[in-house]
Amino acid sequence: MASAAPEGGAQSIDNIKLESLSLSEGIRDAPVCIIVLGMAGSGKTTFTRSLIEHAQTQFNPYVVNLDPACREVPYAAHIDIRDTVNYKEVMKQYQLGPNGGIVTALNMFTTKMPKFVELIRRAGERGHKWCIIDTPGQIEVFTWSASGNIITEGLATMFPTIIVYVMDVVRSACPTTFMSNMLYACSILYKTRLPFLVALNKIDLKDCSFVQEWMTDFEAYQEALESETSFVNNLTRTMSLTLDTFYENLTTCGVSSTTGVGFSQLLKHLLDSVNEYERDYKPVYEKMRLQRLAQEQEAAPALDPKIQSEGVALPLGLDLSDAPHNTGSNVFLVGADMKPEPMEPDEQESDVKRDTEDQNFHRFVQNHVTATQTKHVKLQQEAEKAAQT
Ligand SMILES: Nc1nc2c(ncn2[C@@H]2O[C@H](COP(=O)(O)OP(=O)(O)OP(=O)(O)O)[C@@H](O)[C@H]2O)c(=O)[nH]1
Repeated sequence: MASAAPEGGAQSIDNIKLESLSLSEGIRDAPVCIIVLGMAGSGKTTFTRSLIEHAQTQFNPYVVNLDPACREVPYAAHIDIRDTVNYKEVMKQYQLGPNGGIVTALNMFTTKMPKFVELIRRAGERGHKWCIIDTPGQIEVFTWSASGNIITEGLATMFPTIIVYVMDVVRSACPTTFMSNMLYACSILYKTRLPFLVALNKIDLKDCSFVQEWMTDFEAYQEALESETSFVNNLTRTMSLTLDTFYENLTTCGVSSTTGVGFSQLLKHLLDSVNEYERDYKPVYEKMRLQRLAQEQEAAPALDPKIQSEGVALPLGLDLSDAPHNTGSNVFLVGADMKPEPMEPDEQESDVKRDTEDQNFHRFVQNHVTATQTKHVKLQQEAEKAAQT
């Protein structure tokens, strides 16, 4: 799906200087960045669409898609990573598989971080009160990669930032899957040090009260575990003992991203989370920001003339210039402006002789589409069955 055109401003995005990020100004009030995370298939994209709809009137959300591998998104994104980095080309040129391709595409996008942040800042000035960020299907690609870290920290030092962890209640009915989800959530909470909201998704298919019970009643969870006979039970039992404190700091909210049930409650929780950021987290990020500023000032730009004569100093880190256009690389699409460029249609592709990587990628996408369709049919059948009983 083609993205919405970036909203124009008097100043071209090309003219942005690092100083214009205005780290020295401190954390702004808007937009509030909401990073949507969750395991593959938990419903992040559907949740993002529903959240946009529910927040539209009040918060006019600015929308970002950071999943380079998704086929299409069911919402209009103001910034779409697919318009900046050509994921297929990344896989081809670096001979990577799908996951390696996603990580590398995300790393490349992160080199545009100053522009990304600047676009969000300007969106805030134009009246977008929220910025909703959808992330890649494979959660670890975002949460445990350098780029995921840079994006999260970069945003949190500039804007109030909140994590929404989408959890599939249907799959979490299995106590061990529930525990895996909780361990993921716990690690992200402690890693990011940001307000954390768990959206218990798909409550149109299954009531989420059992999750809330397992979180508050240790005995109830142990009882549920009795029915499981796998070896992993022992580990799960031990882990559940240690997660008590974590549960205490966790806010949960049942939602259905397809029917919209629970979203008004979720908006209230999000507003509470913004207050929580202001109260508890902002001082921490403020301190980090000041440290970074001090480090930047200390890092003297003037090099020893002796060292200079022995080589050429290259700028490291966040670079504002794009990859040269004459290198023959089309990994970066239209990086400078982040302008949308439609993907090649499949029909044209079939005429092109594909190399092995392309074929693998095509197979991967086909499998993914088929799996999603099968899942969709199954969920529909389950919903119909539930409605009949
Ligand atoms: N019944 C029901 N189905 C849902 C709900 N939310 C998502 N789904 C379905 O769950 C499947 C996965 O949803 P997605 O939004 O693609 O999930 P995702 O986490 O973005 O998926 P990946 O990015 O591929 O990992 C789709 O078939 C959705 O229609 C919900 O609240 N209720």
